[in-house]
Amino acid sequence: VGVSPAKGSILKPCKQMLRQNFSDKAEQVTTTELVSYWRDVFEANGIPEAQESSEYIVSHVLGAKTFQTLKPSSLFTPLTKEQQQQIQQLCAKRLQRMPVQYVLGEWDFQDLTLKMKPPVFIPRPETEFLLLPWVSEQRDQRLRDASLYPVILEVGCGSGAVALSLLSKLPHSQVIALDKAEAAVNLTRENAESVHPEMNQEFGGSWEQLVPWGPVDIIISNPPYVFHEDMTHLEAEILRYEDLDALDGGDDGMRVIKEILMLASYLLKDEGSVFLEVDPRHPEMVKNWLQSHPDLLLSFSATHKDFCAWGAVYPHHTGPPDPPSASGVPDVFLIDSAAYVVSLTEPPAHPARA
Ligand SMILES: C[S@@+](CC[C@H](N)C(=O)[O-])C[C@H]1O[C@@H](n2cnc3c(N)ncnc32)[C@H](O)[C@@H]1O
Repeated sequence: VGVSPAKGSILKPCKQMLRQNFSDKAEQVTTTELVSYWRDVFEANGIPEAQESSEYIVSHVLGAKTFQTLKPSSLFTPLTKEQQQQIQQLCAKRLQRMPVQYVLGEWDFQDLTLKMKPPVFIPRPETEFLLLPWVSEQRDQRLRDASLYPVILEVGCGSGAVALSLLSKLPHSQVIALDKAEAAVNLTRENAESVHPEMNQEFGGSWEQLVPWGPVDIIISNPPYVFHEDMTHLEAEILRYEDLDALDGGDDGMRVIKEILMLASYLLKDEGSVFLEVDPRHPEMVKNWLQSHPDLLLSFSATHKDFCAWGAVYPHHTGPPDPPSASGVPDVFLIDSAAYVVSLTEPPAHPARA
C-alpha cells in the first residue's frame, strides 16, 4: 500500500490513504474491503497481527465479536460514513501499538465479556486455557467432598478475569480478589457488577480484611513473574500501555511468588493448594526455595506445561502452619500492607468458619 513508517507520523499516511481510496465512494466501501484495507495499513506500519487487528476492530463497530460471527450478508453491505469514521478512530489507536483489547475496551475471557482499561493487565491465553482449567479440574478431584463452599483467594486480580470465571464455574465458592493496584481493583469491581450483578461485594484497602475469611482452600495467582532483565524485550504494546508492575517479578522473577508462598503458609487450610502461573525456569527454582524453607510446610506437588512451554507450579500444603508470632502476622502479608482487597461474596456463616 506504499505506506512506510519511516515517513513521519504513522497516522498521516493512513488519513491520506483513506481519503484517496474511499472519499469518493464512501457509500460503496464494504466490510471485507475495509478489513483488507486496514490490514494493509497495519502491515505497512509494522503492526503485529495486522489481519486479526483489522477484523476485530471492523467487527466490533458492526456489533459482532469476531469476523467469523458477522452475518454473511453484512460482509458485502456498504458501511456508513459514521461506521467508517469509528473504525478509523479505533484503527488510529492500534497504529499507536495500543493492544486491540484496550482499543475495543472489552475482551472475552472464558464465557465472560470483561471491560479492559489501560494500564490494567490484559488476561492472557495461557491463564485462560492452562491455569484456569487445571484449577477447576484439580478442585473437582480434591475438593468435591472436602469443602462445600471453597474459599478461594486470588492474589493480583487485574481485570478480575480469573476470580470472576471461578465464581461462574463454582457458584458456591467464596472468592476474595486482591490487587495492590487500585486501578485493577476498581476494574474488577466494575466487571463483577456487570457479569455477576447479584453478587455481594465488599471493598477495602487493607490486608486485615482477609482475616475474617479464615483459612482458604485455594490460593491462585498469575503473579508478576518476568525476570527483570527480560522486561526490555517485551513488545511495544506491553511496554507502552500495561502496568509494568503487573509483569516485573524482580531479578529472579520470584519477588511476588515468594510473598504468595509465605502468605500461603498462614492462610491455607491443611489440605489447601496454591496454583501459580510461572516462567518455565521457575518450577525448579520454586522447588529449591521451598526445600530451603521447610518451616512454610508447603510441598511442591506438580508442574503443568502448555504448548508454549509456559509452566505452572502447584505446591500442595502438607500440614498445619506454626501459629504466627505477634510480629509475624503483618509480615505474612508481604504482598503489601497497602494491598487493595475486594471480596466478591459475603463471608457466609458455614460450619467451617463458625
Ligand atoms: C500478571 S497480572 C495478572 C492479572 C490477572 N490475574 C490476569 O491473569 O489477567 C499481575 C497482577 O498482580 C498485581 N500485583 C503485583 N504485585 C502485587 C502484590 N505484591 N500484591 C498484590 N497484587 C500484586 C498487579 O497489579 C497485577 O494486576
